[in-house]
Amino acid sequence: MTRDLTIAEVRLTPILVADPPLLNTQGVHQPYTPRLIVEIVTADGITGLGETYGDTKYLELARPLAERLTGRSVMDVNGLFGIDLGVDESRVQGEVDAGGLRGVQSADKLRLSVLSAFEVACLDAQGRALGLPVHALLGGRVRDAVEYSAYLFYKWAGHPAGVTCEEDDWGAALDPAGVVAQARRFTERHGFTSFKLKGGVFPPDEEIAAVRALAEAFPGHPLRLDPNGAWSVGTSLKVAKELGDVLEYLEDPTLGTAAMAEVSAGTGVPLATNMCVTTFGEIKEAFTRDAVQVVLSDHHYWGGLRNTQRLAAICAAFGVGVSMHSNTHLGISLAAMTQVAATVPGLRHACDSHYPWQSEDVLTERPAFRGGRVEVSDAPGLGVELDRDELARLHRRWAEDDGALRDRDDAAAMRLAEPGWRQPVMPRW
Ligand SMILES: O=C([O-])C(=O)C[C@H](O)[C@@H](O)C(=O)[O-]
Ligand SMILES: [Mg+2]
Repeated sequence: MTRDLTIAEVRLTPILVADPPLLNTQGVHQPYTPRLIVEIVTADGITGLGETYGDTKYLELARPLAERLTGRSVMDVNGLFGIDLGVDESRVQGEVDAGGLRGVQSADKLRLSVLSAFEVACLDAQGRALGLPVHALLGGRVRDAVEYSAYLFYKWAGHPAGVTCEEDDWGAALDPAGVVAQARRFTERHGFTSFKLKGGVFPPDEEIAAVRALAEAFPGHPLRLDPNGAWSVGTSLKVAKELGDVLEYLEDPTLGTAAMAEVSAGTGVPLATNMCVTTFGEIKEAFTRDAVQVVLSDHHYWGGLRNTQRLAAICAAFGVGVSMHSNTHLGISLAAMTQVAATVPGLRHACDSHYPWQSEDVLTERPAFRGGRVEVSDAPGLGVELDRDELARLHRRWAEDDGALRDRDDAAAMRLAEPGWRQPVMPRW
């Protein structure tokens, strides 16, 4: 049967999804975080799904792009990446992503962060049309399931009093005992066996104690600590020395390739990053200086699933490990992450995913973690279906918001609890 894979319609739906009060070095998560759901509909009625950041700067680029796609083919993914979105470099000059959690902002990274959702939607549509899973379109899977790590956060029991939010049942985690209790809940609920603690929240000694407590509670399990660049080189080396016997890797202890290279030269603990290598242009210097031993890819800002494979191939050529970064995302992205991770040979570190923190989704069925793994679906496309009622409900929340939550701002969310809070000057410790 021949199919008409011409794009007939592109639907963009910005939504706000509930997020618990997770702490990081910049502040705390807002009670609701913006995401953008992309639907690409072909002439013969197939719909492909994609998901990316929903903040205004992404929406402003996604909207005109969506209008330009009608009449093109979902097969023309290379052509998609040739479209000039007209991102003005001066608009992003000197900016950092998500208040400093995902490295530098650049015009190209902004462009790729939008295109990635459209690429995923095209691949999903292709797969549905051909009756093939996305991983088959990417060359086929080399594993049946993808391992994820439990993403532990220091956390308040609830958002500040008076703030509209959804309740969560994770409780508070503000000291080593709380972190261990949270890790136990992750294993009970999802079977995770490797653990990452988001650090940079409390002075390093307190975070060292939390990782030590995890090591005692889960002897021999892979552990990671990620302060998002909050430490000086000296502090990073001190932490590496104190935790060297239990860490799988230390993630972005300090900011910038030069400082990471200095830390790397002074410790045997592998360094991972989703901050100093976030674009292809940053690879050469970091690898030449041996600044990082593991790159955490993220298909959202690296520009999709095919770019993720390219990054993995470059890392392999340089003997650098690869794994995956995550921030707040829904099941469409988890399915996309799982499909591409299934195709990457030599993936030796469990991938990050925030998904267990998300109580809401726009899918009829949530992808499940079993034994800390997500099974690789062989269903056509991404193997997920949209729940239109939920999509409409979460969009209504976005439409009714006065604008306060439409752009993620962890420092602003923190000021609701601590009015004097300012984005910390780095290094914080
Ligand atoms: O470095 C990381 O792993 C992240 O930036 C992940 C997330 O952005 C996380 O820190 C968050 O959302 O608070
Ligand atoms: Mg990180």
